[in-house]
Amino acid sequence: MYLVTAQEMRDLDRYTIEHIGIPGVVLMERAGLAVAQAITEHFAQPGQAVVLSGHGNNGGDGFVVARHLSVAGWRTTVWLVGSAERMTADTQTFYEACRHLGIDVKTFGPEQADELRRWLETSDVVVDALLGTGIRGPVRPAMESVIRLVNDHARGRVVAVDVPSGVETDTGRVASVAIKADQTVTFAYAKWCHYLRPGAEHCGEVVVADIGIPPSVTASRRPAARVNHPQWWREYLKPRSRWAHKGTHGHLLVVGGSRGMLGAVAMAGTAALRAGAGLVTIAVPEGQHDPLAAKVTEALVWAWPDDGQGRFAPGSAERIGERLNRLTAVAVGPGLGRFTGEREWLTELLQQTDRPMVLDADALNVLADHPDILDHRKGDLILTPHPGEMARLAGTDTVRVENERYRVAKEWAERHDVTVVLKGTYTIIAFPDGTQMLNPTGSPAMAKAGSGDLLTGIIGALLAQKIPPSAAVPMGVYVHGLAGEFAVTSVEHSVIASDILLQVGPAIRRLLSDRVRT
Ligand SMILES: NC(=O)C1=CN([C@@H]2O[C@H](COP(=O)(O)OP(=O)(O)OC[C@H]3O[C@@H](n4cnc5c(N)ncnc54)[C@H](OP(=O)(O)O)[C@@H]3O)[C@@H](O)[C@H]2O)[C@@H](O)CC1
Ligand SMILES: [K+]
Repeated sequence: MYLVTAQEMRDLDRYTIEHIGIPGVVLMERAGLAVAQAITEHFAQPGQAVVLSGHGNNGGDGFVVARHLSVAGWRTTVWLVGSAERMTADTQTFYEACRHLGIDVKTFGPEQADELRRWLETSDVVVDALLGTGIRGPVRPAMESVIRLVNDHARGRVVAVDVPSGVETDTGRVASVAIKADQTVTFAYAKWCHYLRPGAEHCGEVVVADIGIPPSVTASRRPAARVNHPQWWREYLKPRSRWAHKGTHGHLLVVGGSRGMLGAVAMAGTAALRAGAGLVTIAVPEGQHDPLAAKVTEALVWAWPDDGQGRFAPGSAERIGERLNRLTAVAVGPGLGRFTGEREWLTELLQQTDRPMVLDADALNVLADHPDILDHRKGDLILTPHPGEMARLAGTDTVRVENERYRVAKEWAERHDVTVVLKGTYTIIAFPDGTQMLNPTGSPAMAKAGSGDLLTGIIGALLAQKIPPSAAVPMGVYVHGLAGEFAVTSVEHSVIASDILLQVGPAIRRLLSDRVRT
């Protein structure tokens, strides 16, 4: 389950054709056949189909679809929106095959707009094979008018070939107009635009079809991004041993919880226990000790000097090193708040341990104001910002973060040698080596207070169990998202973080049972 850019996909196609010796027409045939199959599987019987083809290879796929639909008994018409002279050789091959079979191929010109509109209004299926990964810049006028006709007049199912025409593959941007599809059938691997807005909203259901790119080719070309899936970390997901005791499952320290924000550390700490940590200690300002201890019964509570106002005192993290080293991972930030001396405080914390550390919430804001703090860390760092926190860290605005999610996270992770978990729909994990993962689990129900604290606790718990960050972080993000899905038992609006917390166990159980089956 890789996630590829247009260039990476071209590279995989080219390598397969030139070095493995599988001709381009074979790939194109399989691509078009997969789209035709997706269509015929959806309908009980053949109907009427309009295929819209450009003169690039995406259009070539369209001619293949037309041939298979026609053979399967569909009344099929192809509209070429482009010029027969400019077709690629493979596209030309399948264009000719359509003509030899007597399939109706019309060439679109502005004067045919009314005729095309009638076809769109009366067809059961519209196949969009105008533009694929080769789009450059805003859609040109002829295609633009066709795309508008489809969006305004198609009554049947709109199936996009590879990507909805008009959507930029790598960014999901729509420069002018783009097809609104009910289904997108893409080839070999998902592309970024299937997950990034606004393009993702144009795709409908996305189906990834195998077209015969050998897995060894992909392995040798190593695309930089993957879709998060248990295949990447399953080896670390193990049933608990009969001989387990609390000491064999790690000890996480959660640091945070200023006055009025104790819920956040409580959530993080409890989520860590639910995610399997053997022991959890929660460090809070002294005055918060009793209320926290009353709130969370299963965690140890460690009181650090207080500033008298319910937050940590400057220097309160100064001499904890010895005890810190008996712990196996640290999570800092839930409910932390901002306080005098926070810069030195966080620096001291980082300096005193080489344990992996998750930084969240106000710990990220301290870091945004004082990035030099990172120079003092000794162990692996995992940052879990939401888009606002990411914007502060990267010195940009939330709009840019939202528009260029993967790029902003990747740049920051690489530059600072940390793992960045940029939260949101399809959370992005950017690793220090420049690779990325996009997480497919989750639910709109998770857009609520407390949800991020759970994630911090879950990742912390997995790190505490000595799972390396490259596996613990995606596993934690996946489990958190799955728990969020499971928590929706009535309606997304009403789910609260505690409901998600209760589903951490069922999510892990699901993954463990899948592990046994596969
Ligand atoms: N062998 C393979 O590689 C395989 C590839 N496969 C398929 O090929 C697709 C990629 O094909 P591709 O690279 O030919 O590009 P494609 O998406 O058809 O677009 C290029 C055409 O669009 C035009 N055009 C560009 N921008 C435009 C604009 N803004 N507005 C209007 N027109 C514009 C441009 O026109 P030109 O500039 O040449 O006049 C050119 O003709 C890929 O998505 C997959 O479906 C599969 O069959 C599997 C095997
Ligand atoms: K398309």
